[in-house]
Amino acid sequence: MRQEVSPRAVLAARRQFFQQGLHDRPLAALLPEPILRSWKRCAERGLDNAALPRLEPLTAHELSAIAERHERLRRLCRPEVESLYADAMQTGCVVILTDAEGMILDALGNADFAARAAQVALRPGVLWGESSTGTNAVGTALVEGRPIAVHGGEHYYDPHAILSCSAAPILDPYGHTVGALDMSGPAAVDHRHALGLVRLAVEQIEHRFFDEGFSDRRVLRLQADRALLGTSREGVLVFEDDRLVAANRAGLGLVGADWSALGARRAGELLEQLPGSDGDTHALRQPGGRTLFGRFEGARPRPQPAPRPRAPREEGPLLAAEERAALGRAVRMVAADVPVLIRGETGTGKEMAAREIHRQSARAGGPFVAVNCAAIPETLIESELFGYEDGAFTGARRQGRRGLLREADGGILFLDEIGDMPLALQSRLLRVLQEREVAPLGGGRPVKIDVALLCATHRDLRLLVEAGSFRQDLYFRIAHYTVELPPLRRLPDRAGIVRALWGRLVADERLTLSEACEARLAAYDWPGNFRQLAGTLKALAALADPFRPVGEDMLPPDILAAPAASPPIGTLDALTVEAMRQAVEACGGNVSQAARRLGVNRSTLYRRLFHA
Ligand SMILES: Nc1ncnc2c1ncn2[C@@H]1O[C@H](COP(=O)(O)OP(=O)(O)OP(=O)(O)O)[C@@H](O)[C@H]1O
Repeated sequence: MRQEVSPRAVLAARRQFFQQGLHDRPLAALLPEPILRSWKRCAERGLDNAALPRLEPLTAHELSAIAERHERLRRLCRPEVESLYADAMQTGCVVILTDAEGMILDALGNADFAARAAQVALRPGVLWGESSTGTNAVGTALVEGRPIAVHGGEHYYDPHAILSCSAAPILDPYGHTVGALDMSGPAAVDHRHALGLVRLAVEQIEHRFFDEGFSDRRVLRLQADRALLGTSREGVLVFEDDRLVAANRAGLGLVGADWSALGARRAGELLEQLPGSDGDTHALRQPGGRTLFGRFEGARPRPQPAPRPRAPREEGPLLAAEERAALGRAVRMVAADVPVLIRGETGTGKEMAAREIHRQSARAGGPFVAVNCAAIPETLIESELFGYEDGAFTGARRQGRRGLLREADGGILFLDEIGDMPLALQSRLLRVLQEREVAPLGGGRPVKIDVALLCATHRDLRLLVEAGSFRQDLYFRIAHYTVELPPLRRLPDRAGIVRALWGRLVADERLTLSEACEARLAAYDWPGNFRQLAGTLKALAALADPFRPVGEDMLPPDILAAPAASPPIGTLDALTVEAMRQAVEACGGNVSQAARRLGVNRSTLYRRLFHA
């Protein structure tokens, strides 16, 4: 809840901050924390609150180029912008949609106020980022990464004191900020509800992001209140290969996670109980006796190919020559009935490599059964693997279960995260490997099986053996031949990998990466390896526009923060655009200054940057 601040307190705060240069303690009592933080940032940038903010509105042509570039965002936000517009007409406000930099794309609302707002340049084509326009709801919400209201004199620049604004950043399903929604009105009028309305609208917009582009993944809809399931208040979690790859804030909140869980956490780690795949709503018991309601939207067939699909996509992992040779040897091991261990950090493609070995082996016609030993609760893993007889234990299905070991008969059993297998089960597995037969729980007759074993781990099994948590005899049994998958950061030709993966993941060949962006991606050290790279490329593709290569500005901050590689040797044209970008960055976003430094005129700079 925002602390209520009287105009008198704000005036006192302004006097202390701007006239007496007091930037700290006494002010905290007069102003909300985020406003004070923002004032300090602006003062540090050398913005002069008493001057007029420096404005560089876009020309009509530049504006239409940038609006076109954000066509998808504008389309997705349209229903909310229109419904807020109805409200704004009555309350004397305007509704504003900006891009992630704070550039106003649309401003709709009450004509009287719109005319006054235009006097302080609250109109399309003007940048309301905090670094150029001082403390304001749009710019400060984008910097702080959360909804914020800025009333009257809380604005940094004196002329903006006529405004009262409420804004919230819009995040896409990958946690990237793609824009901001704002409602602004005259400071003299009480707009207490505006922030709530904006917040709600952004929730609806962010929920709509899941309507497109996820049909080939498992989408879980969740709510603590069953009646809210199916509404924009529901949480959404998207899984690919059982791993969380996209979400909305409500979904992350319900499972106590944050954006860092994307690409890192599995369904079983986030929820104690998961709904079945029948599409029905299930009550899910969670730790502490809490109940959530959830349903899986089953994976639907892939949508129709994009307008101009590329040539048929390659299957299987992208591999350096050394790993390709190692996989070839692994195929021979499988033929000779020797188990293979695949080692590598998370996301290096261990499961993909296992599937490739299966595809190349003589067992390709048989099943490939993957079991993640870390994801199945310890109490279930035994029955999952070995199966059980009719009525073997309370709650068992009446007709018993064959178990995954028998399901893999004639093919390959892939035990992922084998280092997480409980000790007692390691002994049973060892017996199966020695005797080549499996006895279901409940004392059934042992059944002969013909299964080739592939195991994978990100751990050092020898250390686990030393620590006593992994059986030495099992280790020797499964680790005769080990394939080491190196982390992405150690692979040669990372730019080539980035390009190849983009080519595979992005069907629409009009979408391309700029050379500078590609170089940044190649220079980053990718702690989540291929999985993280693939996730980032998909996110970039979702934000990309046809005919304009994806620029560095669209990269997530952690990638931008990493030291860049030596500049790519590219075409003269690409280098020119890159130099322009760097100049604008060096001038703190001031395009005129950058243009002067480069010796070109401002409109050239805009044209080249927006059409690059
Ligand atoms: N060599 C590769 N070439 C292309 N894509 C890859 C490659 N390796 C992994 N990927 C991509 O990364 C994702 C994760 O791969 P995979 O599940 O095989 O990794 P993993 O090492 O088994 O991960 P974990 O240790 O977390 O289980 C895959 O869905 C695939 O999109």
